[in-house]
Amino acid sequence: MSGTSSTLRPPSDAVAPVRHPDAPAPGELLGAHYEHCFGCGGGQVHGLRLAARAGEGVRITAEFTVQTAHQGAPGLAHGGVLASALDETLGSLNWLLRTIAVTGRLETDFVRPVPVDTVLHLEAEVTAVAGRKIYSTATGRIGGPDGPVAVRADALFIEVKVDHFVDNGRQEEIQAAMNDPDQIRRARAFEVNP
Ligand SMILES: CCCCCCCCCCCCCCCC(=O)SCCNC(=O)CCNC(=O)[C@H](O)C(C)(C)COP(=O)(O)OP(=O)(O)OC[C@H]1O[C@@H](n2cnc3c(N)ncnc32)[C@H](O)[C@@H]1OP(=O)(O)O
Repeated sequence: MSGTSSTLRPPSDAVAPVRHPDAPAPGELLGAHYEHCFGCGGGQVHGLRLAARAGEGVRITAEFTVQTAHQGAPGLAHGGVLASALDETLGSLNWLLRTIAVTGRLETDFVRPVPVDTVLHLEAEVTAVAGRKIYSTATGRIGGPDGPVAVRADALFIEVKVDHFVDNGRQEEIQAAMNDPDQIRRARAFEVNP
């Protein structure tokens, strides 16, 4: 059984998403948005190290290889880890809109078990935007980019300002991020460039 709750259905005044003119070109790897991000950063030993690539329009593809540290049942990926991979892929879409946004709601269907060492082939797209609300959907396939669907998700991301992180994050990490000129320049550029 699967389905999407009414809160993830775009309202009648929603519009089609518009790829930002400065979005990375189709085929370009996005790189990590934060070195210590569990989803995409290289600084987390047991992180997902998910690699996302810009697609056409407001679409993204990504790959994540399930490691031993990601098990729930013996030899199988933990569902929460798979949800994280979907969340990270969906979050990467906001790069194409040049919008800073956080997950408000994530609804996940687990369709097939995903063994350790499996490469999960993810694809995601933004389906609609309504004010600060960004609606998106993702699938994860196994056995190849055209293989059977193992997981899928629908999500609602909410646009935020950089202050969301500054005001709420632990001071130690916020200070380190603020001291990284690249990090802060990139984040602020998203705010001033419509
Ligand atoms: C120096 C630092 C550099 C930083 C560099 C940045 C790096 C860029 C990092 C990105 C990182 C991504 C990583 C992967 C994605 C994550 O995992 S993000 C982490 C997980 N998510 C969170 O922690 C978010 C926690 N939640 C919140 O902070 C707040 O609830 C939110 C989401 C900001 C919304 O609060 P708010 O701004 O007060 O907005 P609010 O008025 O409540 O809601 C706005 C609208 O959204 C709707 N809405 C809000 N929540 C929901 C919900 N759960 N369900 C349905 N509708 C909702 C409301 O109904 C409202 O709708 P309208 O009335 O406008 O129609």
